[in-house]
Amino acid sequence: MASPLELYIGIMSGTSLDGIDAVLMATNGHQAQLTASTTRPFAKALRQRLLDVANGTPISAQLWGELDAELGQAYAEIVLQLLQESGTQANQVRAIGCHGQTLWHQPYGDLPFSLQLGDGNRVAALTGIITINDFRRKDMALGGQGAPLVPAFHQQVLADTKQLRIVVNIGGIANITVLDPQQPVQGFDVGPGNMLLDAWCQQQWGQPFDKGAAFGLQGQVNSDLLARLLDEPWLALPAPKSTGRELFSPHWLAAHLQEHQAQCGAINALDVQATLTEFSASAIVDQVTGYATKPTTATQTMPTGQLLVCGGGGHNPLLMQRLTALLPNWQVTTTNSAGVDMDAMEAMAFAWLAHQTLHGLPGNLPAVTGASRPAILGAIHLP
Ligand SMILES: Nc1ncnc2c1ncn2[C@@H]1O[C@H](COP(=O)(O)OP(=O)(O)OP(=O)(O)O)[C@@H](O)[C@H]1O
Ligand SMILES: CC(=O)N[C@H]1[C@@H]2OC[C@@H](O2)[C@@H](O)[C@@H]1O[C@H](C)C(=O)O
Repeated sequence: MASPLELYIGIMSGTSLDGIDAVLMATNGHQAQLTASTTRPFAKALRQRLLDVANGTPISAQLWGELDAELGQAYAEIVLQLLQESGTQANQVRAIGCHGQTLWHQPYGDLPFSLQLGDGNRVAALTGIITINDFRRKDMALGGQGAPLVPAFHQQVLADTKQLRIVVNIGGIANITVLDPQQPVQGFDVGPGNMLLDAWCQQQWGQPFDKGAAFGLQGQVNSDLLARLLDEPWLALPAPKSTGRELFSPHWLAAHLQEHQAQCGAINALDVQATLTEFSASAIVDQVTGYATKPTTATQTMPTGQLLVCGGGGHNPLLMQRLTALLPNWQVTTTNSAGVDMDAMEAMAFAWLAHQTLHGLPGNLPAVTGASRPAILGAIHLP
């Protein structure tokens, strides 16, 4: 008999730094029913501080502590908002799984670490609900990348017994989960999702992102610049692999633009936006095509598999158009069509991870992260 469903809250604020998503979800570890969700943008000043730090501006211990407290406060406030909007009492919720805000992710080198801020003590104390955070560092202590963590949840809610499904989350960074009925689950980061698109849009037009691809759709892809971007060595590394703003930063983009301009002349801003969109799509497609047999005849119409998109990039029409065009034998759609809300997916994954931890179950997949064993993840804060 299936275990009863329990209520959990999941909180995600991702590498796009657009704000906080929170969900209320009923789960027994195998089923996941979304009950309510809410979202809040970061206050402008807080977003700018986070962006500066994540882009490498040195930070004092004082500012560090203040950011930790301010984020903890913001996470607690969104929980209270979610409880109120959904008419739920705190004592009905078993636990909160709170990702925190990634400020630095360094999975390679002698001292790998991943830093997420947002004081869990504060969240637990202000909401009265057990709060679990710091999900990545146990996996890293075991030699893993600490990311991506969502593949285990994708497996629970989206695996199909018959067909190959690849889930692609297009947030600031894009990551994929390969759900092949014949193979163990695979997953890894594939490159920048929206991060460079957002940075360029902000820099050129003062807009935080290219809404509806309004700018990208007016540009032409520049093949020289695209080839330079795709030449990034990290893209060719084998899994396990993960990345972040530390690599795909505005500095990284500026360096590539400079090289391009020195050799090929100036490029207009709309063409850069279109090229960055093509870059994000191509980095995803390069990985996806590796997992499927190519069609044997030109007339073959059966989809090779389903590409299920979630995360904010699924709302970018140019990105979706390019994924569809570059994967002609695939059924390209969003996770909504498979019954999981594309905007709630990551927060749902952290609600699920909280369930795993509270039940003493592992949250990581060693085949994905490279950790030496499955592990119970996270730090538990009692109210
Ligand atoms: N209507 C839209 N048109 C174009 N792009 C959009 C639209 N809506 C959202 N986006 C893109 O999605 C981004 C937000 O995505 P998401 O919320 O999945 O990011 P995230 O939570 O930071 O994810 P991750 O943790 O996976 O990096 C925005 O910054 C923007 O680039
Ligand atoms: C360090 C960090 O915050 N990584 C995020 C980021 O955003 C997408 C991709 O890079 C993924 O590796 C991860 O998030 C999701 C939730 C994950 O761990 O699966």
